Amino acid sequence: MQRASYGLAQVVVRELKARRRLAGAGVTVLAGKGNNGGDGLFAAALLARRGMRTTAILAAADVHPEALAAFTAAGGRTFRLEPGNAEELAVMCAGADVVIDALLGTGARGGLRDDSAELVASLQELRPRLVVACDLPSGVDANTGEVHWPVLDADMTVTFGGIKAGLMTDPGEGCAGRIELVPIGIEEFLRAEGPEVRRMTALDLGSVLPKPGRRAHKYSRGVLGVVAGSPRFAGAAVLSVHAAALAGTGMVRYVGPESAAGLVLAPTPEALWESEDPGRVQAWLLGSGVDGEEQVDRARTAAAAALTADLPVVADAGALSLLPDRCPPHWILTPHAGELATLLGSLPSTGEVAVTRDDVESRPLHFVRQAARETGATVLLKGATTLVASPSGVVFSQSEGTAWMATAGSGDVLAGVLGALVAQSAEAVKEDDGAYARLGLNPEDRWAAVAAVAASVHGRAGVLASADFAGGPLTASAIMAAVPRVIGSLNAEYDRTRP
Ligand SMILES: NC(=O)C1=CN([C@@H]2O[C@H](COP(=O)(O)OP(=O)(O)OC[C@H]3O[C@@H](n4cnc5c(N)ncnc54)[C@H](O)[C@@H]3O)[C@@H](O)[C@H]2O)[C@@H](O)CC1
Ligand SMILES: Nc1ncnc2c1ncn2[C@@H]1O[C@H](COP(=O)(O)OP(=O)(O)O)[C@@H](O)[C@H]1O
Ligand SMILES: [K+]
Repeated sequence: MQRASYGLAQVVVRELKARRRLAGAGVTVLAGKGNNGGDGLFAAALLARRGMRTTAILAAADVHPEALAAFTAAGGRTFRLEPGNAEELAVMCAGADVVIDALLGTGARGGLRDDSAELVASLQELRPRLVVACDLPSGVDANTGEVHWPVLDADMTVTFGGIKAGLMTDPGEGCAGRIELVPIGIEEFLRAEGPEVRRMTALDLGSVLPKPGRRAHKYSRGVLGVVAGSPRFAGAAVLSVHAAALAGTGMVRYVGPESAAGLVLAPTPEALWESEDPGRVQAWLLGSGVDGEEQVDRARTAAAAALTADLPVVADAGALSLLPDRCPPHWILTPHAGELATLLGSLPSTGEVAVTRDDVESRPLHFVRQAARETGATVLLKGATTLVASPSGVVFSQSEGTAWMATAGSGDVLAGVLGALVAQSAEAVKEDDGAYARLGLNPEDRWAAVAAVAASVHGRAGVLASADFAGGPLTASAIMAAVPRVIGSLNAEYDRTRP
């Protein structure tokens, strides 16, 4: 507890310093009855000793006794939260330079209740200058990321020992702000246990991203067959094919109507066009913008051919209704929340119970796992945080992107990037001593890592592209154009720092 509260106090000092509000700063801690409240009070005691004006709102009659004693001994003021005074206390808290949310921690069952709920709801409306959550925002489930409202959105969360799964999964991650990890000596133990939810780092990405060797030729680098677009959604084909070409695949073979092919080939003359059979490919991307009988038939034919030849498939949008009864793990589905709800509704096990988009958005970790388990496929669920689940339950979470990426066509770009990576990685994934094996994953879980790489590259491309416009808005085309730079810089960073 001492290491946790010392780490929390240090971060608060640093943040106040950065905002030039350190001298005589007002600090308010909201303290619940468990250890989380204890951490908050011990941290506030340290801040009081540094000369800050510290106030604690005690949300329970029996808060951590030693922490409370330390806090009052350091000169902190206390107020008790009681029926009827929540709003008044909220107004007082909102004037502080920083509010530390230490109401509930990892031991909480359910969310804030009664007066605490009222206090937090009022504070959420008043928006204090800076909110720092102790370990996790109170009301967020540490294991699932599910949220019991109301929650006080944090500007940053100082979390102890390890980044909880609930901080890497929406909606919890969306309440946590920037996450800062404070080591408390249990890290080795957590590593040995194996993480519940993983995140690929820049170095992980650099280690697995495909790089052509000197003897490479276009066929050895992976050929991607693409059935995308339709007369109605021609742009999806244009974007996914061009994104696949930019993400480094050896060749893209586009299969579709001549009208769409004309549009596809204009910005991507590198692609080849076939109206029906594209010849040999290493992987398929099916479904982005696929609509209408003719193009759906092409996607269905390609899906059947892929299944027979045991080739990897990225199944997006229109292909999500063309899945076999049981997919292999090298079929990667890329639904957004609405599409995942529809997909789950079509499965025999859930057929009777309607799953809505809201359900998926409230419990994405639960539903992405369920979809992977029941389809047998690897499932990538798109969103501000993108989750990827393997059928055995390994989950990756990537959230490198920016909200500017919530724009039409952004998902088609992701599909193209993923298709390109799958076509290039099909061999590397199988190797016993290759880069994917070194991530410590079983062969069937490695496709989830490939998908996580694509999500990360896509997110990073969005951030890089937006930076080109001083942090301004994005088009899908702008995200796509930044993909080679992201891959280039990840490779360069890996070469610079690898062991
Ligand atoms: N190894 C560890 O576990 C460490 C834990 N630490 C801190 O300890 C916290 C976990 O401590 P606790 O297990 O005491 O958990 P909490 O601080 O979440 O408190 C749980 C207590 O609150 C009550 N409670 C549960 N749900 C409630 C609800 N919805 N509304 C009101 N009261 C509720 C319970 O009866 C219990 O007494 C972490 O978040 C972290 O801050 C740190 O000190 C570092 C080490
Ligand atoms: N708020 C957000 N923050 C970051 N990325 C987002 C956000 N919303 C959506 N995205 C990303 O943008 C893409 C949207 O894909 P999708 O919903 O399929 O759109 P479209 O079909 O129009 O291309 C996904 O990769 C998703 O992860
Ligand atoms: K908390």
